[in-house]
Amino acid sequence: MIPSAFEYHRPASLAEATQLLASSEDAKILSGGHSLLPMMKLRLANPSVVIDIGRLDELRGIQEAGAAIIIGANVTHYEAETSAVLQQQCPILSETAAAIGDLQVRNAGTIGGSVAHADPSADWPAAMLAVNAEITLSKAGGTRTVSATDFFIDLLMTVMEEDEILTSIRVNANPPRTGGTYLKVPQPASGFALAGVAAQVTLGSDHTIQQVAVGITGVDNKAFRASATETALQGQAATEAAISQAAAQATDGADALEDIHASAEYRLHLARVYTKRALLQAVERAQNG
Ligand SMILES: Cc1cc2nc3c(=O)[nH]c(=O)nc-3n(C[C@H](O)[C@H](O)[C@H](O)COP(=O)(O)OP(=O)(O)OC[C@H]3O[C@@H](n4cnc5c(N)ncnc54)[C@H](O)[C@@H]3O)c2cc1C
Repeated sequence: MIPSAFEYHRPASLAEATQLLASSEDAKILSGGHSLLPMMKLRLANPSVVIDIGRLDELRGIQEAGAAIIIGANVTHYEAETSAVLQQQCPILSETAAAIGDLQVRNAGTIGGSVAHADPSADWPAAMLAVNAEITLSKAGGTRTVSATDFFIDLLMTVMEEDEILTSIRVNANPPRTGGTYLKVPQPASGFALAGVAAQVTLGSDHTIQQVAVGITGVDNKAFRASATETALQGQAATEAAISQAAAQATDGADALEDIHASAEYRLHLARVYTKRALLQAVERAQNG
């Protein structure tokens, strides 16, 4: 199908983009276009103004900043997958990027576009939760930072206001004895997650779990943290028995999606099984980290 008619703008700077967004009615930001354009073609989105930020260099690049890493919104999935900084300092993010769609999707789609879009089956939101990412939003005359835990609200809904642009994502470099992994069961045609689990663990020298975060996607209307699992493991010895028991609580409180690809019950089951597998793998990596 062909999208409805729209005005197309390609601003030369972030400042120009935020000004345009503030002064336009019913505008949409375009970055990689791999979610927005299909939605426009299906007439599920009908913006009258499209603001293309995809070529803004100021939103590109992955920079180290002390113990943190700043990832520009326009970083493609492929750039994140192959980034030496992420592979060395926060490898769960490269691993998540590698799990997205196919090479064509990874070459065009961006981390900022995926996080802003908040598809309930997208991979990045789970990883953002597992690494406690901080998301920077800019608008004409202001910038704010929101933690990933507060960012995702509901199906395709975030705390972003209509006049805000996601500009960067800040994560911490892994401290010593930290390991993480992202595991998913993909829907075979699209690659989107039927269930995807990102787990990040930091161990103490006595093999207890000092920090743990688990993000789950594909199951509920939005990616969520497996809070009961995290609480059960905090300060505990990282044994298979403890992990197995805690993973059984991974979907507590989840309101599971049901569609032609998977029943709610199957999604919940996958999430619990993959939480256990992801935590075991994260602990193994933390031991060697
Ligand atoms: C065939 C196919 C398979 C796919 N498989 C997967 C998969 O396995 N896993 C997965 O996670 N995803 C998958 N995707 C989605 C893909 O990762 C998209 O690229 C991504 O979700 C959106 O990123 P984008 O840069 O293309 O955003 P766009 O399509 O340009 O924008 C998406 C939405 O976010 C808004 N937006 C974009 N950038 C910003 C910004 N910086 N600030 C504010 N708002 C913004 C837009 O207005 C729009 O509403 C697939 C897509 C396709 C077409």
